[in-house]
Amino acid sequence: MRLTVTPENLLEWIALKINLVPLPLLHAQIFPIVGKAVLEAADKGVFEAVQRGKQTVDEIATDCRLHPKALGELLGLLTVLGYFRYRGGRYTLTRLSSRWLLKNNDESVFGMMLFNNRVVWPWLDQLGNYLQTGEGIQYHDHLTTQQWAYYQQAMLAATGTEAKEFGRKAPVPKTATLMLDIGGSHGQHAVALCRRIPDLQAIILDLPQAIEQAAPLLARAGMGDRIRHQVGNALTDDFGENRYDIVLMSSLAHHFSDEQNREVARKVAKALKPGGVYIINEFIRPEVDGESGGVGTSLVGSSMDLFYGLTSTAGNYSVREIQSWQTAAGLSLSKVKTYLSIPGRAMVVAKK
Ligand SMILES: C[S@@+](CC[C@H](N)C(=O)[O-])C[C@H]1O[C@@H](n2cnc3c(N)ncnc32)[C@H](O)[C@@H]1O
Repeated sequence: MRLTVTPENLLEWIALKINLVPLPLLHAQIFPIVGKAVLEAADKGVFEAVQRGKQTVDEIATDCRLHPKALGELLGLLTVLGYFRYRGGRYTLTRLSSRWLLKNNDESVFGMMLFNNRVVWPWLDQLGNYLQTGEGIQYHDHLTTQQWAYYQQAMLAATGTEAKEFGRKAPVPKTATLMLDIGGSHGQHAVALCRRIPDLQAIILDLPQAIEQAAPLLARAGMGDRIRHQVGNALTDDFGENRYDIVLMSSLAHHFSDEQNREVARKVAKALKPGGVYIINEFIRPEVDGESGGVGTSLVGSSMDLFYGLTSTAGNYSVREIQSWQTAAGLSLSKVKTYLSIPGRAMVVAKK
């Protein structure tokens, strides 16, 4: 998937075609304000206010305690972006905003908006330093308790759509009884599989600060003791021997170096039962030669690569790199399953 510039008339089409439009201004001047506008609108409760029936600029401004002129500018931009419909001085939500940005919708990414606005945005200032030093932020070492809460809520929000597709598509043994989810946080991938496989139970391994915040999020799924958290560290813990039918590591490989991922794969191979599967669920970095293992040379994969580099020093990996950890651990390669709802992301599966 790519972001493209769509001309609105023939003259604009020609101007774009002959490279008359300074596109870098679009990327560097327009995109940042677009991103920040969406984040602030969610954070300031603008979408919720409109849903509660506040529809004029003045009503919304009073409800959200914002300046009417500034809010008018924000609403103007968000209307162009398709988040609001404007008619007769009144704003209403569109399908886009009501599905994805209201706090209490199943699939809402609202939690991600708060984390990105309150925690991640200031990190972007450090990109220049990262480019010079190659040293990422390593945020897991520095988050405050409040930031851990935003982080875990964001991970839950980011998984709303993915977990459903994961639950349907993950190629796992039908008779599986025990799953380990490494860095599993809110546990929604395990919840989806447990709903599909009646005898499956799951252990969600994560850092203590994460579990403190994620435990109430998992509890909401009502899975009782079929899914339980276990405090641990994937880099230092042993996962045992011949225990699990399924081991999942979702969105954690990008925080680890190649060497660390090899070591995790080795421990996972030991911990799997024969016939068990190891699923590495990740944004995929397209290879420089364009080879992407069928996942597509996505804007998402390459921008997340830079983002994870900045935030964790490591970054995304290609399908080929991920599979090399699995084969080096003695596992045999199985499927690469992509997502319809999340471009640039895949489950890279290997079997014992
Ligand atoms: C980006 S989140 C992904 C959460 C979830 N697996 C998902 O796909 O939505 C990474 C998770 O890994 C956890 N984590 C980071 N380092 C870890 C480590 N060394 N051992 C275990 N968990 C770790 C974090 O606390 C966080 O919950």
